Amino acid sequence: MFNLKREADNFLKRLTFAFSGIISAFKRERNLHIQSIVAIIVIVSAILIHVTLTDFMIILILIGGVISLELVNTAIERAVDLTTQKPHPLAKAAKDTAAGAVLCFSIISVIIGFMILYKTLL
Ligand SMILES: Nc1ncnc2c1ncn2[C@@H]1O[C@H](COP(=O)(O)OP(=O)(O)OP(=O)(O)O)[C@@H](O)[C@H]1O
Repeated sequence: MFNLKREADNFLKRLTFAFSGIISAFKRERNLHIQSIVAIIVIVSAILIHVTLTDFMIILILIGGVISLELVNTAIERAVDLTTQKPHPLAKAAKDTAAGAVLCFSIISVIIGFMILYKTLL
């Protein structure tokens, strides 16, 4: 039977697990530090040059996308390391493909960022 209190407790528990995953990744991953600093610089710059609300939302989506993908990349790296510490072509392929996903989204984000900058300052 549906129990609202139990569901709310479970939801809060899952939220705590998710936050602890984010904190643990931030403690370990230097890339996440760099991406967060870049994100703060981009957000402050976007406010200073008065981008439109729509452009600001696009910037937030792109920042969220890069950081989320980096978290997934970290999860894959850890899962691979848990499976094997020995060199294996599949371990390398899994890690490099996950890193490639972050790179792919980051390149697209930089291109869109420059398009927004160009459009705003023109
Ligand atoms: N078990 C493995 N077998 C083969 N290649 C691996 C293995 N583990 C890592 N590599 C490769 O070595 C390189 C560095 O891997 P590493 O796990 O140190 O990743 P990283 O991107 O430096 O991440 P981090 O420093 O956050 O752990 C990558 O190209 C990766 O694919």
